[in-house]
Amino acid sequence: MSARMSRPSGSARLGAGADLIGESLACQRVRQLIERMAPTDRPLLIRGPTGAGKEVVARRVHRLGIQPEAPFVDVNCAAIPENLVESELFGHARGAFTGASNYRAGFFQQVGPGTLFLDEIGELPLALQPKLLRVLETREFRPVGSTDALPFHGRIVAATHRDLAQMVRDGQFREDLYYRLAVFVVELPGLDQRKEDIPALVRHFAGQQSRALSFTPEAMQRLYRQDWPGNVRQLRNLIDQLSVLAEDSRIDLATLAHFLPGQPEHTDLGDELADAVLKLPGGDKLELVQDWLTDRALARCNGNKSAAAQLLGVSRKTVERRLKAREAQALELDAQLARGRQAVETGEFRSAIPLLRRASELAQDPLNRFEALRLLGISLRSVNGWLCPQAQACYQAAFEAGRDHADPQALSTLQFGLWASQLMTLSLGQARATAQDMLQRAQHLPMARMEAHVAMANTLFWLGDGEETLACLARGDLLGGARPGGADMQGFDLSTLALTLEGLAAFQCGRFAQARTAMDILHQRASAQHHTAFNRVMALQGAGWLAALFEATNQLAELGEALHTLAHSQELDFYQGIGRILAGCARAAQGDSEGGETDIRLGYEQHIQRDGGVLFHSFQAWQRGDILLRAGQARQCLNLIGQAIDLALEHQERAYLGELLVVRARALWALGEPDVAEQELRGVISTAMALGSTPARLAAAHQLALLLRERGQFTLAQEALARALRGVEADGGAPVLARVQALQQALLAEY
Ligand SMILES: Nc1ncnc2c1ncn2[C@@H]1O[C@H](COP(=O)(O)OP(=O)(O)OP(=O)(O)O)[C@@H](O)[C@H]1O
Repeated sequence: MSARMSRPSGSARLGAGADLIGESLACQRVRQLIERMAPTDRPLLIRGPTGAGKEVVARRVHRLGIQPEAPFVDVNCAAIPENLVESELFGHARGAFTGASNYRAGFFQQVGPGTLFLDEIGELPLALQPKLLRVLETREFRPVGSTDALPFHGRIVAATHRDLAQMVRDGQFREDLYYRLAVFVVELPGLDQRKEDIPALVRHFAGQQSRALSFTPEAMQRLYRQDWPGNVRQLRNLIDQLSVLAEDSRIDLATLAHFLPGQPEHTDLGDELADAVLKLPGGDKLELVQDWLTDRALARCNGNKSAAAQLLGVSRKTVERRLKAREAQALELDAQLARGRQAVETGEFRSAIPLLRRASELAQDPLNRFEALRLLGISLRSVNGWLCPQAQACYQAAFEAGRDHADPQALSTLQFGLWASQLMTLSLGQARATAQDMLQRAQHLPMARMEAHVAMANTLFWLGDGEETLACLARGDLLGGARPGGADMQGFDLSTLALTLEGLAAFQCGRFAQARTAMDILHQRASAQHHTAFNRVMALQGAGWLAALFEATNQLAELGEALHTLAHSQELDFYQGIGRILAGCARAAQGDSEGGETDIRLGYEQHIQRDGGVLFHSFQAWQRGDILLRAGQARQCLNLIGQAIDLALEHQERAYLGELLVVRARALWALGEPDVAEQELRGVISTAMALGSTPARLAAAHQLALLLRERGQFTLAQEALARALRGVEADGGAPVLARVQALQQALLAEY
């Protein structure tokens, strides 16, 4: 059998359940996403290596879903012969093909309102993929040989261990189906990336055995060090074996050694030592080990060189030579570091680089290494730009070196730099992990706390979680523009950035009045004379983004120009780009579509995209797509938006995903595909609801109502608008809301 069907047997099994064992950050995130997604009917894609627990996740989604009592049907797409897949999935009519003597219900029918788990979705034959896409779009399917379409009431959860995005690029998986499936993705890393889950998993599996097993601390540590290519399944199999075959129920190292693959434990010591040394930061590991051994031997012999030499098995002369060489190295390190530091202070970054590079090679102790690498990172960044990979590597290495030793505020500031570059490349998973780490470290440091909350709120905004963005700002006491000038470790007033995020997130959540207040305060800050140039830049960009969302064209034109000019005079390339993008939006709104579109494109391509930056790509694509569409260039618009959606999904960036999807649907309509556009818009409405994005929901409903009106379906159009307005603040002056309200009035008058 290629599919299994199961129903939960009783209410005790239906609750939140502790089935997804593990407290690693990765597991916590998965659980959070599941809790959010489960009560919707949106499809979900689970990615992870074999045995990592994809099915466990799917079952949990089902259990926390709308219909936990309904069947859970588990279909392994790789296990069904290609010629049977269609009839297995959709069923077949009597006489549909030779041997089909009776009607047979397929999995899509059997599942009813339950969950259809399509495991190994990457193996679904290409020819069948459009049919699955159709079910997702229309929620209907047709059994083989039948003319009647049947409704699909269930929810699809797909899983794969393959890189579907790459398969799309290789033409092995359909792009449109990928888009449909990849809006919500659960990433489940292999066990080697979350070894902290091992003790809990071991206890869980051990507790399920007929004979209770326990593990000595050494045995548990051994499991921790083991590689697990078969992931959780391999760990589970091991515990099953131990329960049946081990003589003693208390498992120690010796027992374990018989059951673990690889080398026996006693030869591991040398390897382990070597592995530990090789993992250490720093240049010359051989030197490092010699120093350690020499110091340790001297310490054990109270500084007696002859005795230490004996302990080391070398001559006294060798020990003396070693000590001398070290002294010389220490002197050279001091000199290089001092010269490097001076060069940085006087802005001679190019000449600082070779000095600091040498210093970082020489430095063995963590604090000197931290300092040398930090200064080297600053120099490289100053010469080559923020996203220069070498500068990033230096910051990362400096952070590793200083992790337990350096001044916590200096570390936090360094981490903020790392986080900023992760954000600019939309490496949102990494950015969130960095922000999380910053939050944990910053508990008792007011400035670092502020940095950490701003970093986390900013990351959450781009992940598309407006509510959480606001909650995070509230936890950091950062709402309403609080604490102006409170922290400027980054060279600017962080409260301005916090206020910008508040405005943008409030707008996404439909709290338009709150967003407008944020815009007004930012506007005041942008015109205040006492601010430094960089603080004014930050305030101008914040007010500008919000003016763009509120479509306040005159204000936007002024802010965009002012930002462009100021950033240019300060050589702040990135913000110069933002100024040009904002000014371009205003220019297009004032009637110059072509000039506006060009400004936005060049602002993004020439200033933001340098060194791989992609932040704001979705915003600029949304605006340009809209302009192209208005100018009658629907085909170009569709291409542009397609690429942007691709990039957004690849990065899990959802801040303006709903807006992009609406523009795509409009383009399809303009290209003479109203039916597809209608389906897309309905899909966008539920996606926007799941994302909590009010403007996208309103914009999609507005377009849908226009489309239905064109077909004379007035009642349906009115219903769509009424549904979209449910629970939305009535005022606040958002144009997207005003358009929906105006159309509602017009429909009332017409019908
Ligand atoms: N987090 C977890 N908590 C408890 N059990 C788990 C967890 N993850 C995996 N397991 C167990 O490990 C085994 C493998 O899990 P599962 O079948 O879900 O993996 P999978 O990723 O779907 O694998 P494959 O890709 O090979 O189908 C199962 O016995 C499952 O119960």
